Amino acid sequence: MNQLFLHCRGGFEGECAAEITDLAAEQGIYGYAKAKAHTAHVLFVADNVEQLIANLDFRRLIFTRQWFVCGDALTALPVADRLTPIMAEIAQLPHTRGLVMETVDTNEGKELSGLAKKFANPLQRMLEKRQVQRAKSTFNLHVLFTQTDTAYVGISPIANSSPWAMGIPRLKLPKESPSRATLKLEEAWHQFIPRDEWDNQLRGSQRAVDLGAAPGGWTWLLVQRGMFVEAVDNGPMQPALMETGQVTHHQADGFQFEPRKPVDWLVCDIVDKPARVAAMVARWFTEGFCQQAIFNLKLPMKQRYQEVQKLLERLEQTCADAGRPIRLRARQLYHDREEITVMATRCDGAR
Ligand SMILES: C[S@@+](CC[C@H](N)C(=O)[O-])C[C@H]1O[C@@H](n2cnc3c(N)ncnc32)[C@H](O)[C@@H]1O
Repeated sequence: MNQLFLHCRGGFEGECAAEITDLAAEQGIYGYAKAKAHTAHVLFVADNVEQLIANLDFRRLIFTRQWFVCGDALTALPVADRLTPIMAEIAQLPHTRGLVMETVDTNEGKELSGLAKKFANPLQRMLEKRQVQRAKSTFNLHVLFTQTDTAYVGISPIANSSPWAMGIPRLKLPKESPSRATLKLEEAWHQFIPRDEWDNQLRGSQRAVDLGAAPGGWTWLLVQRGMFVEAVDNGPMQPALMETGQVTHHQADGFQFEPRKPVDWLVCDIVDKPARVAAMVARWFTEGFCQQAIFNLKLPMKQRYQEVQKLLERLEQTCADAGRPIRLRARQLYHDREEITVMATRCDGAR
């Protein structure tokens, strides 16, 4: 296997390619990326991609949603029997645990998802028959169709990849939620906070400030966790949400707002210049206003990858220089369009 298959948002193949090329070089792995615009994936070709996927922490990738190592695509698969050549390829791979059926996140990919679903059952039965799966294996098997007769077959380390096919968590919008934006914060939690830490990190009795809160999708989710929220926005909040008694609405400018007492969480969904949002978040940490934050950074039109790097480095440095170091995680979520979502956590643990 000599290539890494990386899923990304369509239109962000350049960023995904630049990022993996940089991070691989950091590990002393020099390869090249094959990226075609609006294909929602990138192939990174290098001799030692297996070493790369084992050693590069998946959580460091911002523009990659999911990855696996593979060989060249299997092409001209016979429509009447795709299984035989795919099983021949699988026979060359180490034993795996789960089967992940994928397509790419494009309109063409959506059309292929029916085929991928239909193919999953016979493939699973054949995997069982050939006894190539092991409950203790640390790898998942990926089979990804890019066309009806073309597929990539590969593996990902379970502990160092996304737990979701194509890196997309399947979330359902609760009907009580005031806005679809709820899904974005929920996805951020899934991406950044291990599920078994939710009860500790997202617990009732915590206090949060939500900047740019209206109509209240994010505030609603925080309230669902039992938190008390100060919602800052000149726009109106959903009345039912206000009736919970857990929300205080401040009609004020989010960039000027300061909490009276430090809070556990700052969340911010204001669409503004990314440098302005990052500077505001830096102030919240250097002033000790919050323990953790989740916020969006709108991506500029050009040099998106470089700009993101610069902003995140500056934010980290500003906090470190002030003696209030933070740890950052950033990702372009499935629910993000021209933006990324960032989680910042104080490292000193002090209040
Ligand atoms: C994308 S919407 C937020 C949606 C919200 N997170 C939700 O879940 O329903 C952005 C919001 O930011 C607000 N906004 C824009 N600039 C702001 C500012 N300077 N201070 C406070 N709110 C601001 C807008 O009024 C708008 O309601």
